[in-house]
Amino acid sequence: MIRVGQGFDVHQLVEGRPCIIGGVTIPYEKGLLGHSDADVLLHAISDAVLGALGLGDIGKHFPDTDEAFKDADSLKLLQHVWGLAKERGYKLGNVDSTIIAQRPKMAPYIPQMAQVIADALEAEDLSQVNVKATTTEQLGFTGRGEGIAAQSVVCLVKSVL
Ligand SMILES: Nc1ccn([C@@H]2O[C@H](COP(=O)(O)O)[C@@H](O)[C@H]2O)c(=O)n1
Ligand SMILES: C[C@@]1(CO)OP(=O)(O)OP(=O)(O)OC[C@H]1O
Repeated sequence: MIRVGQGFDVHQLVEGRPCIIGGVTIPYEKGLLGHSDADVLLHAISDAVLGALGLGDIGKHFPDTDEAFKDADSLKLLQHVWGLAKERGYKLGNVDSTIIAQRPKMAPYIPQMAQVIADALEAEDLSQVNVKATTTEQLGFTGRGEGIAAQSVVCLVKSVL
């Protein structure tokens, strides 16, 4: 059986916050604002996995009104979500994601992000995880550097005998 899910997330860029994307802390003058560590990429992937499972979204599983998730490490949230997939007998088929940001430059950090995601989703091969980045050619809120968006598509597979 194959299940597909997609996720999309946005966080505002502000001064005085770390810039954590895909589990990697990127040196930058601004960081992402959120109730958790605001890791926009891991949130999009978490939502994609939950979508594939038909289990809602991360706001449902980790409400931003709950102090337990204040400054939460989004890698732990993704690991929890992956546990839900495993419990249901799914393995990762593949996951493809795009970070939408004018700055900072993501390319140097993408291999490290892919490894973090592959470990969290227990990929058998690194080729199952793809991370891309794009600017929006200075257009819109991402182009003005006001925020960063990420989107993700995941394919989960379960063998049925
Ligand atoms: N924040 C970003 C945005 C883009 N990249 C890389 O640059 C390439 C060109 O981006 P365009 O938006 O002009 O198509 C793209 O292929 C990305 O690899 C990046 O590293 N960081
Ligand atoms: C992760 C949670 C929970 O700490 O908070 P945020 O960091 O604000 O992230 P968001 O993408 O708005 O969605 C889910 C939230 O409930």
